[in-house]
Amino acid sequence: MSHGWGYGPTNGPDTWGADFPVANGPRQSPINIVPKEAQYDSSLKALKLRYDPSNAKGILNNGHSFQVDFVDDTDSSTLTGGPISGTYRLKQFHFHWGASDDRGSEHTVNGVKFPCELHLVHWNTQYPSFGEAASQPDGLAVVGVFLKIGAANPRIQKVLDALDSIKTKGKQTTFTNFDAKTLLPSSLDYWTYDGSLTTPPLLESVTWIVLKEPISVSPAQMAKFRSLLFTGEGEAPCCMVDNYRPPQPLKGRQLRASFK
Ligand SMILES: O=C(O)Cc1ccc(OCc2ccccc2)cc1
Ligand SMILES: [Zn+2]
Repeated sequence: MSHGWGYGPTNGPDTWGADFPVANGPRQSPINIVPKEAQYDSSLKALKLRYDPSNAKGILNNGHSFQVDFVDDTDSSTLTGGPISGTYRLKQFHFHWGASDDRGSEHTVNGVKFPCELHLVHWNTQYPSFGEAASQPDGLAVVGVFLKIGAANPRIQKVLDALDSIKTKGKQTTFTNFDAKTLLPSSLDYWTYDGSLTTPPLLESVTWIVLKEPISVSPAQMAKFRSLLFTGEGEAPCCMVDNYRPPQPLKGRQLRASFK
């Protein structure tokens, strides 16, 4: 029986290319961001994020991370502006984190890893659904936000308080009335480049928008992330930590900055 992909020694990122050859493609994510090599582009627009809290639907442990899912059958929670054209709908957000505070983010800055990284996943309404969009070169736009150790962040606490109900793979519970905009830092300055999903199927369909300013998270809050399990109920427990893909080759891609 072929084991599914994961982040362990036998099914981690270095093994994904066997089942997903695009893992070695020309526009893989994440990348190491070198600010000095980013090209400031004055034509880049400001990000416009309009999220309706009533679109929040549920929270799920998917065995790789946990995600908060949104109702996406109307244009009530959207991303517009920034490097994209048209309207992209918020589908879900999720995180990647480490076993300790010295690692966990997927993107790095000058080789520096953050303890955690938030991804807000949006799909291009030019296509009929998320699944369709995910296979198109301009199908998805993911806003990445770094979390750095500091004061406890009250804005992520509601999410963390729900984790006790989804400790094991496959567990989900309702999660309503949540404004994802409260997760964003005060500055929406960003870097942007063409990339991919950072988990299988690693589709090269993502316009990445990585915010320069991190948000804070406390050590106690990081411990909550680490209380989740990769494994299902009744299986030998394996802590959900180090669920990040390391940076991938830039392969000549341009990194642009919305700020000087
Ligand atoms: O990690 C990221 O942010 C990239 C990413 C974004 C969305 C995502 O959705 C899962 C998925 C997407 C397409 C097909 C099947 C599954 C999977 C990864
Ligand atoms: Zn992600």
